[in-house]
Amino acid sequence: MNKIDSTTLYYGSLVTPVAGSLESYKALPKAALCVSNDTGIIQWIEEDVHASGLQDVMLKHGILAEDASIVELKPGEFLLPGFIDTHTHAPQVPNIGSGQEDELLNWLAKTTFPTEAKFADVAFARKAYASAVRRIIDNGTTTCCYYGTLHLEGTKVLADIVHQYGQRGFVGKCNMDRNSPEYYVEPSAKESLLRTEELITYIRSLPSGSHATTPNALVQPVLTPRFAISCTSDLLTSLGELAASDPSLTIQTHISENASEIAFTKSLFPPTSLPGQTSETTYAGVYDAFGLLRSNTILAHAVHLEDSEVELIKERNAGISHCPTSNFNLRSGWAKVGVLLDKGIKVGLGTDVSGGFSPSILTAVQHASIASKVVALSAPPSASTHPSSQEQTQAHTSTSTPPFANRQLPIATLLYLATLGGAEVCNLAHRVGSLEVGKEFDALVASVRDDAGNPNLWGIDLEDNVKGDVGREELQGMVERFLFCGDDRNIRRVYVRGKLIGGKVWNAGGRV
Ligand SMILES: Nc1nc2[nH]cnc2c(=O)[nH]1
Ligand SMILES: [Zn+2]
Repeated sequence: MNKIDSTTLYYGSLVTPVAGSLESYKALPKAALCVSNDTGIIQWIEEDVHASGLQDVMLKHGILAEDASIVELKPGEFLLPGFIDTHTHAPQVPNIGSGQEDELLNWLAKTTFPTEAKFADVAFARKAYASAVRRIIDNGTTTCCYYGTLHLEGTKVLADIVHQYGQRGFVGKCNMDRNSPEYYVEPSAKESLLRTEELITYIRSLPSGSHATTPNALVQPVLTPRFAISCTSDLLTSLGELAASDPSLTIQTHISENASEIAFTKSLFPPTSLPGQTSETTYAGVYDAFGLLRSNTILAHAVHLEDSEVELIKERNAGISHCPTSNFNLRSGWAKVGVLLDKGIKVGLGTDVSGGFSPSILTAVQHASIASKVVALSAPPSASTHPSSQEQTQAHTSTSTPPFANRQLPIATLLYLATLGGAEVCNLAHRVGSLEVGKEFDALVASVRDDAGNPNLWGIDLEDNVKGDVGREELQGMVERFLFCGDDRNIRRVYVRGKLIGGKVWNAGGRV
């Protein structure tokens, strides 16, 4: 009989956020984690396993050595959940690093729209998307929320590539029927809707892949009204009707990114123009009036939210994609992530390429830390005079957790935002976002060493602690250096649902 490995066993250091705990994460220097090759689901995890006891642990779980492949992590390597990018624009990858002097609306007109228009050419789209998605995967992103362009065929190609490469993701075609250049605008709300419906049908008919026992599709469609400015009321009305007819359909859009954008939005949608709206318009109120603000809506930016919008977003249980690289780069401002977390609003990270100049969630982590330090530095001397902070203090009196408003984000919170927080925003936290029994194995093997095994992170190269066995604190030290100084050179393996789909090892044909 042919030998069929039914499980893969990973043995080494493991770090993972834990649901409900933003202040600490699990760091296990000697863990064994078992994944079913059939389903890609984590079967069991054992802590404190010494190499000499590995066989016994396997036997305890009824696994014979000959039925399992064993991936033993090397010194300096550790497992962590895959990164979740809750907001990026695949057709803007060719623009990374250009148009860096403009604010949002000028940057869209001068830099973004001309490039996106090129995706009318399907051959160009195929080439650009193949390179973009490969790069995003190799940076450790296992789930990605993609904006395509307004083109149906080009966006189908994007979905094909994400599907073919085995990444988990949401793919949407931009809806934009006004306030866009004549060379890059949809002819009518009706056309925009028809193309959107066609894309949804197309993505839902992509084959579900080799995991017949885990049939939920890795690639899903997402409704993508670009932002309120680019959509007529007719278009938002029909998108809202489509969303109402399909509660499972995820929605993504931009909100409250830039001061001029907000003013323009309010001028386009006076209260009298909004169904059921009597009070003064807010940006979130516009989406809500059209039925586009709900528990599977992903709102990118949320830099300048009014208090009433924060309440509305919480009420609707929509999620926020925090995109700090883009927010600094386009001079938009900085989101008050701590206030959102204190409210219990779902928050993840987004690269927002090419408003953001990096496709790596690690860069977003670094800038999320800096954004929170800017918030802390600009907080009033007595944070308790800040109304939302006062509220938060009350909200937190029942636990020992201090409020996040006005304080810099801890390392554990940054790791959370990059992984489990993103999964919550995408409503995927029951499947991915942390390394837990019963979840699908979307994971990375990160390393503080290069291909030749030499330490390659600042500081680590001077230390002597990544030779072999590491303790919990050393592991946490490696994680912090990785989050702040790491990049794609430190991403060895990228797994989605148990399958190796990228990273240094994958690119070397599994040989390194
Ligand atoms: N950052 C960003 N904001 C937007 N608002 C509308 N379109 C865009 C875009 O492409 N990038
Ligand atoms: Zn964006």
